[in-house]
Amino acid sequence: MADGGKDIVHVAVGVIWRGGRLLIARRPERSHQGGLLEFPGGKVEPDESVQQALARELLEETAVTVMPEHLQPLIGIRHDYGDKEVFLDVWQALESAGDPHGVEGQPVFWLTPDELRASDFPAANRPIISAIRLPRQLAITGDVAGYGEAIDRCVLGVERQGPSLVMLRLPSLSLEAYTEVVERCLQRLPAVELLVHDRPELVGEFPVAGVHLSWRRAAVLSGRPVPEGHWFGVSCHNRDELAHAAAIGADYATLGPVLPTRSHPDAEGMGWERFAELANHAVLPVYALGGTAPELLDRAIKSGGQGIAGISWWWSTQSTEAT
Ligand SMILES: Nc1nc2c([nH]c(=O)n2[C@@H]2O[C@H](COP(=O)(O)OP(=O)(O)OP(=O)(O)O)[C@@H](O)[C@H]2O)c(=O)[nH]1
Repeated sequence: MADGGKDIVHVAVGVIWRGGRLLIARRPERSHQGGLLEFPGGKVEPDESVQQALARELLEETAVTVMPEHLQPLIGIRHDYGDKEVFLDVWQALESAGDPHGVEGQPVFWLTPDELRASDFPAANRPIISAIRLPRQLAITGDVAGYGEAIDRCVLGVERQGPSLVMLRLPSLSLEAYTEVVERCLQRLPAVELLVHDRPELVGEFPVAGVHLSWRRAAVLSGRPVPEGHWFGVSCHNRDELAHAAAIGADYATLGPVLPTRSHPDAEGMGWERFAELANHAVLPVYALGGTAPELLDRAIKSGGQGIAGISWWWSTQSTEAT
């Protein structure tokens, strides 16, 4: 995730978890973006890795100790403030030690992900907050013969694989059948965040978590189709599409195909190297799509992705009663 651009300040940023809360500090009034909240961190010195820099900054600023080898990449964000261009290299720690306090006198406290408000942080932090709240796996529904099968398979897939975010992508269903699936899945899967696909108007009608748009639908937009507080995702395939998705306020994108898929075994994927290049330049969380599976989650994360999106690993092919 490191960046070598000569005018860009490389900043190591830490998302430190304890008991479902995150360590937050308030930036000193007279510093850059002063008075706003931040995830603790600071500049990477020329002779250190980003993990070493983060461990050093956390100790210097908050008296918290993290082991560099326990850090996991979360997201990398380039942002131009006009007076300063930064590359925020964000890593998370599930384990840390020490009793945090503001060594430099700054207030330090813990907040849950739901308590983070983008407007309290510098502008570059918005996608970091999305990356914190979004899960590592985005489950997408596969082909179905009817709405009954869609409901059964969703319930079964959630029971077996436990995804917490599910995209109801069912282009073969009529609007009536589709809304039946939405209603029934909301009832039967209360702990799952559901995304409707290509039907943003349903977000106002049902308590779903948000909408995911195909590239075709997103391409013609100039802003978000749903209010903040609902997820808005876009299917992307290249750098320009990722840039457009970010520009219209998307919270995340899928990017693919990374590898050949079951449905298109002959179509070549872009491969992990290209995925990493594009994901690391994007300014929003990016899921790897196409040929992915839970065994590849680590690979996706190490490549700068939010995680994996896909069908085959959760969409069960067994024991469903099609209607
Ligand atoms: N640590 C931290 N910096 C952030 C965040 N978001 C964000 O835009 N930044 C920006 O990244 C840069 C980090 O610089 P810093 O001032 O914390 O680093 P440092 O401790 O090495 O700075 P100094 O040597 O200027 O005192 C600042 O321009 C700051 O505005 C964030 O969440 N955490």
